[in-house]
Amino acid sequence: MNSHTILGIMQTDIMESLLTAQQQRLMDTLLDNLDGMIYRCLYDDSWTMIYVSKGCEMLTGYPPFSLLLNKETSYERITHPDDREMARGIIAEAVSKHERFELEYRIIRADGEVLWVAERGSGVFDDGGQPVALEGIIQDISRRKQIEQALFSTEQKYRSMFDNSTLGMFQTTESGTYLNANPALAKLYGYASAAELISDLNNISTQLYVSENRRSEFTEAIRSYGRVQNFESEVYQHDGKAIWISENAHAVYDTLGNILYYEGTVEDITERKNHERQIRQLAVTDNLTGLLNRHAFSGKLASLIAEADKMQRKIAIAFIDLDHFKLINDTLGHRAGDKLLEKVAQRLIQSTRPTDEIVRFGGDEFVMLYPGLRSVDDAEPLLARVMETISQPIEINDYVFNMTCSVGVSIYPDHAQDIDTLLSCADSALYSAKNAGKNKAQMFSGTLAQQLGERNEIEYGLGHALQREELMLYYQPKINMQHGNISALEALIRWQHPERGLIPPDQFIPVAEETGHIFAIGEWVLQTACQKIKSMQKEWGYLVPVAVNVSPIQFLRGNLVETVQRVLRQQRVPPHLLTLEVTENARFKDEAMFTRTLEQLKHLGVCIAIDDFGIGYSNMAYLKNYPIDELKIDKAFVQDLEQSVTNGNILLALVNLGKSLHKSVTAEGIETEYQHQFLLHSGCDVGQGYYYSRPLSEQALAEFMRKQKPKFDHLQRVAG
Ligand SMILES: Nc1nc2c(ncn2[C@@H]2O[C@H](COP(=O)(O)OP(=O)(O)OP(=O)(O)O)[C@@H](O)[C@H]2O)c(=O)[nH]1
Repeated sequence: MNSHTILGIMQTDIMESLLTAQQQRLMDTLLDNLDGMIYRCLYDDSWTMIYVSKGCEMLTGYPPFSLLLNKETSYERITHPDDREMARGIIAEAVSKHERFELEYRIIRADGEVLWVAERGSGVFDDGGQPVALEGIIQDISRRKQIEQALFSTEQKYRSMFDNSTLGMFQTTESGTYLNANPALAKLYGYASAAELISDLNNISTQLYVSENRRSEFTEAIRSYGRVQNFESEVYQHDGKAIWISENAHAVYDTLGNILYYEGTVEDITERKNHERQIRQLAVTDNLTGLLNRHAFSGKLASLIAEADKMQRKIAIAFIDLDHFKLINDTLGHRAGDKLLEKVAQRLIQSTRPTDEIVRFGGDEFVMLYPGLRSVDDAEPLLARVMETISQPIEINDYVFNMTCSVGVSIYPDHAQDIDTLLSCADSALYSAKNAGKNKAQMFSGTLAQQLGERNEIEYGLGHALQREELMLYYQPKINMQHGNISALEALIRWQHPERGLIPPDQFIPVAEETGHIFAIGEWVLQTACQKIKSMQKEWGYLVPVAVNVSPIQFLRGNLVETVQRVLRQQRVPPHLLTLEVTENARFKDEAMFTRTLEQLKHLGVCIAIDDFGIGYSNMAYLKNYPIDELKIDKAFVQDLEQSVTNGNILLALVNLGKSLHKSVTAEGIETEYQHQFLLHSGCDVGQGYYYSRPLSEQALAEFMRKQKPKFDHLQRVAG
């Protein structure tokens, strides 16, 4: 039985008289054990109590008797002064309508404590319908009030944070409408107020996100992981302008685990995104020319490939490298070089179709991407145009340059399907164009690939050749033509390749020169040749001079002088027993460096021979000035001697020239008795060729020594 029922009973006067003593006791027990105070009071100014339950004391601090008939105090006085009017007003209104009343107010307990109470009750009316009394129950609600107060202040606190936050905050339904938004979010999305945002933005998926699927990605992520973090999206503001935002959000669930709503924060990251875009842009732009740089290459080609696949078209990848560009830098300086590169870039832009892409790959290298080709032949006019464009005179600092370029071309999808291979095919073709004399465009081909494959194999093998002891020296005697003695040996390098067999130097030395392996190989040759001098001295009792070939690259870039000095010292070989054979071509370009190096070598005491004399440099004036000991006439003049009178004349002239300059003259490639006799009678000092001996391996040389017991010139030379 609840208190309402009890009140109902109380309101019925008749019932009172009908109550048996037993029922009365039961009633008292119930009333006295109820939380709060059951009362009946007169409807007067003091709320004069005519009945109060025992709960009176607990609630007010006054025992029931002190309140009954206002003996010590009245309920009007117990009611908090500030709430009296309000309480009386609510009760009066309900009573006037014969309705139940319910109200909350404060009382002042006997000990002075202020207590919140809730009162429910109704009026008691006389037969004329006039209110004579009130009946009801008053209960302590201070605990509930405290909780409410705490909740309220918490709510206030969070509401304040929500309203004043500079971060946008929201609650949205799963389906994409706003339940709540704070002013910062409204501002961020360009609305005058949160209310306007909530009413206007009712389909987040289509109205907010720029990308069609972004909202479903958002909801999917929350469903999978319970939250999204730093979820970056491009969104439309109210006026249609796009901005970038970052969202952190999670789902709020009910007790059954159903999603109630999403809530989260939004940050405007447009500035950061713009910044990032600028940085990205800078990262793919070449500073000097404003063209795309090599970092942009793969991305560009990838998107052109996707397009080409759709349209069933081909792409030409043209790798362009200016010819002799270094000369501009070296002669006019880097600034002028830069200007030239800028002009070339402008020319390239002018010469391309809007669909073409130009990338400055680095230095003086550019890559053109020509999409939309129907056949490989379509590339030809484009390449011709680009070469023509570059070859137009370029004026810089009052100088006019006639630049040329070499171009290597690969075609997608004919030569390769992937970006790296396409590029390396174009690069290989470029390499071949350069090697073939520059100023040409070379299309990649299978044959080219094979040649390059072989070259790469050589390059790869060269990396290990020294450690694996695959290099060896052969020795070819040089014969003193007057006495027939051996005057020296020329050391000739060979490579015993594990799969390809014996490889002659012309097949791998150019690769070694390009790759820089030449420096290690060159030093090894020097070391081995000097060891040979020592071992021949030990085994045969002779000091035999040995000549080694020195690459022009060693001459121009290496520390040749230091190396030679070190090797001679290490091997304890007298310098005059070592001859360095330098090809005539080694004199190219850096004349001053060449002269300096020759002089330093000469200063060490080694002999210098000019190899392949007669076929290289046309101005022979240098012979006068350089510290050269020996001229080696190229075998081209010796080989056809029997048939060619001209060759004979040239040979005589070359020998005479050498003799008149007091150089030792050696003729190479002597193969016949006739050639030997001719040169002997022309006054040539030394002969070399198959007529005397082929180049000999270590073993063959030992055998040669054992069987032929040749004589040596050395004693004269040493003594002399
Ligand atoms: N001025 C200038 N020079 C550069 C720049 N980047 C690289 N280089 C130089 O460009 C030259 C390019 O080298 P190469 O292509 O081997 O020189 P090259 O003389 O054109 O040689 P070939 O291509 O064989 O004809 C090097 O000397 C680099 O130092 C640049 O931004 N400005």
